[in-house]
Amino acid sequence: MTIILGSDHGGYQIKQTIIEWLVKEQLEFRDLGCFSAEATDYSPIAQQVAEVIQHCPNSEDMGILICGTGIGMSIMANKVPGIRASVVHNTFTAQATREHNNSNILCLGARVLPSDQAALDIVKTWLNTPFLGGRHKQRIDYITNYESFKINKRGR
Ligand SMILES: O=C(CO)[C@H](O)[C@H](O)[C@H](O)COP(=O)(O)O
Repeated sequence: MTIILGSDHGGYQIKQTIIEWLVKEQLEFRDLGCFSAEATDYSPIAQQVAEVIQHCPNSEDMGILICGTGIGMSIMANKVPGIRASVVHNTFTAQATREHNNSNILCLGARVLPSDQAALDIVKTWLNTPFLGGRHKQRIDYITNYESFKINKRGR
């Protein structure tokens, strides 16, 4: 598994903290920017990270996107078919979105989280929680079928 990272200026500092932790843990990652705290748009960065996750072999890579709220990043990333990007503010929702939604991109809000440590706790929980499958799979399959036009707008 490779962790694909992206942020805008609002999330730059937390991205650097996450990178320091990934290096310490010897986890494989790619940083797609931004590369300074200078103002930059979140949308192309979210698109690039989401497209890498979309095309990764065996769907095994995971993305982490950080902006001021996590919301802009998630809106863009979720436009890319196959992406289930989740804005997460605590470890409970980090665990739930892996177990229930098989989330493949974690979106964090640097202006929402109380500390860098809170962000790290969320990242660790999210990376270490497996998808439960079962009843949750049929719900995700519905979304995947919608994306690929296998069902119409009324879900038939
Ligand atoms: O997209 C966002 C909100 O949904 C992010 O929080 C951005 O980081 C934010 O909009 C950037 O705002 P700024 O005033 O340009 O720093």
